Amino acid sequence: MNQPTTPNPTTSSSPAAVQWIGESDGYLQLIDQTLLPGELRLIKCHNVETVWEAIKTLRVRGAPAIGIAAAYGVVLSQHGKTAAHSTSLAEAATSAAKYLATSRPTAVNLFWALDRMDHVINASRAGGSELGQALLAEARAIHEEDRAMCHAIGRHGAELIPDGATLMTHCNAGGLATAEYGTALSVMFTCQDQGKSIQVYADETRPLWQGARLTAWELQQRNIPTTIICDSMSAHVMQTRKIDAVIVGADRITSRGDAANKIGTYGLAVSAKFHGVPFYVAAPSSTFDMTLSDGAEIPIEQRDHQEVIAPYGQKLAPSGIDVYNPAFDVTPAELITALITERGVVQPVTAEAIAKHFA
Ligand SMILES: CSC[C@H]1O[C@H](OP(=O)(O)O)[C@H](O)[C@@H]1O
Repeated sequence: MNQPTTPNPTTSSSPAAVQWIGESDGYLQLIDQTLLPGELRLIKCHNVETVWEAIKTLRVRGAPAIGIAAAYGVVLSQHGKTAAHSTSLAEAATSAAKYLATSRPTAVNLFWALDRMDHVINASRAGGSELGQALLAEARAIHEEDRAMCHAIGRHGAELIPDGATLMTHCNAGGLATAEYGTALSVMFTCQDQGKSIQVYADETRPLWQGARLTAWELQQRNIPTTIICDSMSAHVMQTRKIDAVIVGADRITSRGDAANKIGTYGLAVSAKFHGVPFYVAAPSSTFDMTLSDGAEIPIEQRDHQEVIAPYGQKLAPSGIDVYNPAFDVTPAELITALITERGVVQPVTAEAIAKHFA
């Protein structure tokens, strides 16, 4: 199933993190991000279970990319079934959507995408078009909409960044986390496209090192000067060096502007506030959960203890010790200078400003 390809990941042009191959009888191709940057391996998903496992283990990760992959996962539920049993086709698709919804709890994009697939399923029950083709069309629409939103976020965000800026970021909100270009990194790539020179401090982002492994890789591919720092160094860097802005992604943003993002983001926002550094959160509208106001209501994924005390099998701690491994934390709107979406910039970050932004 998996034919490893091992081009040098720092020189080859990276394929898309998520890509559908073929038509409704096709398959989902993913970059296995757990192997980057050392190996660029493509995995082929021919069933829903493989997609669920890829999301759970972060082979595919990043709020928008998770939603896109899950949408294609629902398409795979139709494989091997005939239209003769249309009820079972719809039931298979509904069951797949419910199963994929159990993969990870925090990124609202997953549930937003699956809700869109549910609407297609329900329309087919009312005698809509051939379900498999309709599901693939909706998944492709979700995919292409995200591509466009990422580029729009880049354009709006780049207006906030001066030529010669030094930026800091956390985790990976790049092309690997989205359809293309990313959210936080789209701002950086767009600055470069516009001829602005920037340099970036990238938090390594423990415990899974999305910053050191993925953000550094994406920025290096674009020849953007990048310095990896330990998460514990970010406050010191802001204290001793000129940081013009912090830009991060998000996994779920509430109606008042509280933002869930990779663990460590909240501390970065507190440091930025103390040091007077603008703190920007870049995210598409699919990352907003308008059903929630208080960020404390956002479900935070708790992950395996081994990720912290035995990364890649390297035992770092005594056996039997307690471990706490929340994958995300919540930054209150008061610490966010502005939100950057495909529609523009929200500043200040208030419930009223967000409501007006999306009206
Ligand atoms: C553009 S969304 C990226 C967002 O998702 C990451 O989480 P994970 O790597 O666990 O999927 C992280 O919170 C990024 O900011």
